[in-house]
Amino acid sequence: MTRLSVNINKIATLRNSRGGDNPNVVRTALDCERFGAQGITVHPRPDERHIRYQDVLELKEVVTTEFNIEGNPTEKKFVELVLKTQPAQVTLVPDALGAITSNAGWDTIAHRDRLTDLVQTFKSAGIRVSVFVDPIEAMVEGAKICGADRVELYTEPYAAEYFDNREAAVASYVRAANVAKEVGLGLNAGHDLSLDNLRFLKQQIPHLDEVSIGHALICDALYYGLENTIQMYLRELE
Ligand SMILES: CC(=O)[C@@H](O)[C@H](O)COP(=O)(O)O
Ligand SMILES: NCC(=O)COP(=O)(O)O
Repeated sequence: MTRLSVNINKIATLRNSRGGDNPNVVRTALDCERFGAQGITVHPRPDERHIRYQDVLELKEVVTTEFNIEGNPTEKKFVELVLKTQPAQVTLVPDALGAITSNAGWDTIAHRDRLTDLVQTFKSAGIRVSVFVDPIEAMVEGAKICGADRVELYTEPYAAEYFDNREAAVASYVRAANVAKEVGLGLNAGHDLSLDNLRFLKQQIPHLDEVSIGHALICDALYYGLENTIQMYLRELE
């Protein structure tokens, strides 16, 4: 079974655009769960341009499905937030300051010592650790050496190439996913997944544990409504 975790960053972006509390991120998270989402993902960034650190603490009080916090662990504030919140899963992402969104996975070989320390810090607090990587076999193996429980494959390049040649687009992901399975890592995927490209990814990598989807899903909800949209994404994962 592949779980759908809805990333609600974009709900916070909309809320922040007017400075009030509409839409309310806690209510949206609860609605996503009610409509069938099996997890809630947030990705707080140091500038708090969408999800705020306070949102994360409030969400933890109410989310009953898997709570996944993504972010850059080189920020001390992020590490403190995750340890305080105690989510089911933390996903370590090497976000560059000033980037519009995440744009690369970790070099798990070059950053082995730092990642090993961080993984240990979170795991000893009982938090599952996933490491965001590009679909490169050595990076998956490197995540295993760092002690990670899972990897999350960065799917933006897959999504970008999907319409030109979906077989070529998915090939490196299938190889990386097979390595994850061989070395005993759980497998997540995310970034720019959509109703267009999700089913094919799932068909090619049936042992995917989880996908986290935000941008496209929230855009689709404008047209189809949140409840319908979540059902549509769940059907792609059957
Ligand atoms: C790690 C990842 O791919 C997502 O968390 C994505 O970066 C969403 O973050 P933004 O909503 O800030 O674009
Ligand atoms: N980890 C990926 C994620 O949470 C959502 O990414 P996107 O669907 O907003 O591109």
